[in-house]
Amino acid sequence: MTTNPFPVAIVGAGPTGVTAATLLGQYGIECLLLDRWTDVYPQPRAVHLDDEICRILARLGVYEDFVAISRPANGLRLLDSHMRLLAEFRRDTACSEHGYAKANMFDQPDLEAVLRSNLGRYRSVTLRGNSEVVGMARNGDLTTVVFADRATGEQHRVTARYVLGCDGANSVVRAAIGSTMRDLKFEQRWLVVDIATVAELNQWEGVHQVCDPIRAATYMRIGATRYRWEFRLLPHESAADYSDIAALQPLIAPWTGRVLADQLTLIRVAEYTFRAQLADQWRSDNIFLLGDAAHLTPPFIGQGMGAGLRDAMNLSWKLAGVLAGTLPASALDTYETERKPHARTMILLARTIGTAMTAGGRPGEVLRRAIAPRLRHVPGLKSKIVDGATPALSHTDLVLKPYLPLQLAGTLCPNPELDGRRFDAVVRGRFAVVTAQRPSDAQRRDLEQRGAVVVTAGRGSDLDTWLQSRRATVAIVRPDHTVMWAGRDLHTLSARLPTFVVGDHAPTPTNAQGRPQ
Ligand SMILES: O=C(O)CCc1cccc(O)c1
Repeated sequence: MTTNPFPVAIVGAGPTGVTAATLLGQYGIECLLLDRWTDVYPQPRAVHLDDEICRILARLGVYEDFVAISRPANGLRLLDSHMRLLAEFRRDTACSEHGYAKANMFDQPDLEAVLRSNLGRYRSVTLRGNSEVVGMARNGDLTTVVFADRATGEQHRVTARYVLGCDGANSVVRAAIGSTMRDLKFEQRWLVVDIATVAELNQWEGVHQVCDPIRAATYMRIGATRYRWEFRLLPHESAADYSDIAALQPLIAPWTGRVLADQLTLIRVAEYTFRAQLADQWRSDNIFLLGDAAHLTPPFIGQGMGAGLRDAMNLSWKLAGVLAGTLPASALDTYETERKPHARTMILLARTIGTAMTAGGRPGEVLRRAIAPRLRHVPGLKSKIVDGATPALSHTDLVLKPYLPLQLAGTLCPNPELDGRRFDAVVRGRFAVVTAQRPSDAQRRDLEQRGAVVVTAGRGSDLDTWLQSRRATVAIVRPDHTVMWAGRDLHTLSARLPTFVVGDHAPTPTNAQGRPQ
């Protein structure tokens, strides 16, 4: 290791840490990524990412690889204990306003392998496996990170200006900054089962949630020959009771039907305690928490891994801008203010679905039958469950919301095709000025000198329709695709646009799909 101090040290090379490292690498920021294992963690875990997260994968340059290992899904069905349909929430499997299928199923180790292999393209990122962080100390503006080489036992020290704790639910970084997890009051023991088979199960191709106060269950196809089930465990049960296909047969039979047991291969069976938790503090000085270190969600809406990638996307451009001296240090204050309420909303939504699936005993069944078909009219559930969209970010210095209802600031800009390339591939990690007004040459020059890409929203185009939907004609879109401000004139826009020029290190050019060329 030659660089000391590193601008950024990242603890944990799971999906969140690798995403942060890749995004920083695209801006040419040097970072050290430490992980306690040498390879990707082989156990299957997350299985779902939405279309908003596909935009992040495209930005990383791995979307085509993701397509090869994933499978679009039709959405979410709620079933009763007799497998009768209570409610169905369909997802667009072709192309949403973000440019991708709305629900995508996959096996986490496959995705992590893709992310790791892509990371090798960024020379400013050093990945050091077998390195377990054992301590951290503040040292003026720097942080000293102490880690042990797990092969030799030898201890090493590195210093870094910023440290990102992406080290999961049992985060050492979280403990080091004195942050604690706040319980959002959901805890259930579930059995998680992964099975491979070449036999066709002929089920609806989406997520099946069985609402049953005794034996709630989830089923989904996650690959050509891979299936995931989750079953709530009874108080006296453990994973040891379900260690082979024969023992699992009574649970999986509603989906496997006539498929013979010897056609099913058990990949793993494990017990998980599903929890809802949020760290009380996501930052201390120049140390930040991301991913499961900052939040834990029950999996009922498939938003666990995506939350970590959203954290990485939110923080990395701000960090790159501050390190390059083009953004004020206060930009970093917006990370927790923006991400924490968003993460909380998604966790509470997952908790609501989990509770709806399991609560109320047998009388609850009657209630569910009455309520489920009307769920789409419950305001809190509408966005993610019905429309498949996530909430707007809160007001900060980088999300400027006037006191008006229905506004674009804080929401994601759509990602339409512009002359054969997607919006994100044109903008490539910079600020965008989306305008239905024609800027003068001098205005355009000024905006571009400040690092922005000017995108014209031609009359009747997707971007024009989007602006008009909130009575706007111009918008500032941040490098993480979030609208910073939207309004009606370019002069006001210009006064609000931050200068964002990160060295010569603009993200790698990408093709139409957002893949680096
Ligand atoms: O909202 C959707 O379309 C899928 C939600 C989902 C994904 C993965 C697991 C799960 O329990 C729900």
